[in-house]
Amino acid sequence: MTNRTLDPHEPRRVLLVDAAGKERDATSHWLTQRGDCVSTVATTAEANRMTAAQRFDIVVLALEDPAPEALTLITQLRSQNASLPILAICRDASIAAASDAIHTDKCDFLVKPIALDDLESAIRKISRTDAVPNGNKRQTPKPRIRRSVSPIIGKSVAIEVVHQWIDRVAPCEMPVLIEGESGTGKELVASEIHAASRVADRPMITINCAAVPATLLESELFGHEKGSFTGAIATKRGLFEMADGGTLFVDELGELAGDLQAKLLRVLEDGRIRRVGSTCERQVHVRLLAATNKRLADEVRAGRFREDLFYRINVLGTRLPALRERSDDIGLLVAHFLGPGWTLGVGVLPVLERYTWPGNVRQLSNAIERSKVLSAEPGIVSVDDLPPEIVAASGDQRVEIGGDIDLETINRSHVLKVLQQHRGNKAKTARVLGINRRSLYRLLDKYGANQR
Ligand SMILES: Nc1ncnc2c1ncn2[C@@H]1O[C@H](COP(=O)(O)OP(=O)(O)OP(=O)(O)O)[C@@H](O)[C@H]1O
Repeated sequence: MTNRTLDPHEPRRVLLVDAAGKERDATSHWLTQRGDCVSTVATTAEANRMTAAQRFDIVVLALEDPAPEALTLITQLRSQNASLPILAICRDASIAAASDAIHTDKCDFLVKPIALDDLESAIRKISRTDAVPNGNKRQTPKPRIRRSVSPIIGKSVAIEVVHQWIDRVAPCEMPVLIEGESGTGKELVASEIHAASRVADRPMITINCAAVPATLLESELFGHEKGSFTGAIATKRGLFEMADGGTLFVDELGELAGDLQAKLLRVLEDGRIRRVGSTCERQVHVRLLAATNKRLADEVRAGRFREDLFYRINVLGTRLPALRERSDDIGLLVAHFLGPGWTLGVGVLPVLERYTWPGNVRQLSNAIERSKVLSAEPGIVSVDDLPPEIVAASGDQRVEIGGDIDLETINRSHVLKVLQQHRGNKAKTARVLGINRRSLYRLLDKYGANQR
């Protein structure tokens, strides 16, 4: 395969060939932080397969000593594509010397230990092209055209950061971890990543680890052979096989038992799975997206989640903000959930903005849905229509206890205007204003506008 013309807005696609370990994770993490899209393989054989199947902008190859296969790989890559930049990192300077024969301006060697600055300048040097002077420098990725999934509503800084992160991680092949409280939109974000990924034309298959009994989870994920356990009346493909070539979204990853964590790590390392009851292994190529409402780092500390799996899966991780951390988005979200022809009565938005939303966007969506059903005035949701716990918790004080009415937000002209709009109908006016009828009478008395 030939390498593509580099678009300075596109993340650079890097194939990192390195045995699994902390060094590989660190290099991969560093490249990803720079905005590169990194695919990682452990062996030269896998690297061969990957480069035959996909286009890369550069191969970073960590050579072990002695490294005849690695040198063979360089020669092979060279013969497939003479202009593909290759950076080889080796432990022994003699290997670099021995490789002079294949040394070109598109191939360079670094000898360990290496500083990240050296890595940076070596990558720049060999990946310099006419299309992208001075290397494919990181720039803000251009907005991607997305397939139509439900939109992620919000304009807060926190949501803007999430959008930018999605643009960065979507084109990569690495696993992605999405953390966040329940209802913050983790599944929505996973769908968005898939829709903006290179495998968007393939299905995204979802499994919720908390919803499948632990005894069945292995068979769900990896499949089983007929007769491998009681009830296995036929051979079944697992979700990894079904998602081959596409995306698997593993929700509630924090619920995965220890033995399955080990098996998941194995798939992430080399893409190999084994059906329950089978002796043969199968190779799959699956983009893994995972979500959890736990803090996985805490789970690691508590000994409930494997540290190696956590580091493997969390290279591109993020945590979605809770709704209370972005209450400036509540107005937009409410308008979205209300839909056309509906509006909020006076004083409702501040009540919603003051609430802490432990169930996040899902709770808000349900609250609006309920309020629309219960609304006495078609097209208007007033405070009385909101779930009482939300009104109570937000400290709303509309009741007619002397002096407690929120006169700040209900000013004279507005009250009279609403009354006029409803042709003097006080029941409707009170509902729209989000106050009870006695409070409205008292206001009208005060304004000298009461004509009972
Ligand atoms: N920013 C958003 N814009 C629009 N809708 C949203 C947003 N965030 C969440 N939602 C909606 O809220 C509901 C819950 O979202 P989602 O299922 O993605 O949350 P989650 O974090 O995966 O929840 P859980 O941890 O309980 O599985 C969905 O109906 C989703 O469409």
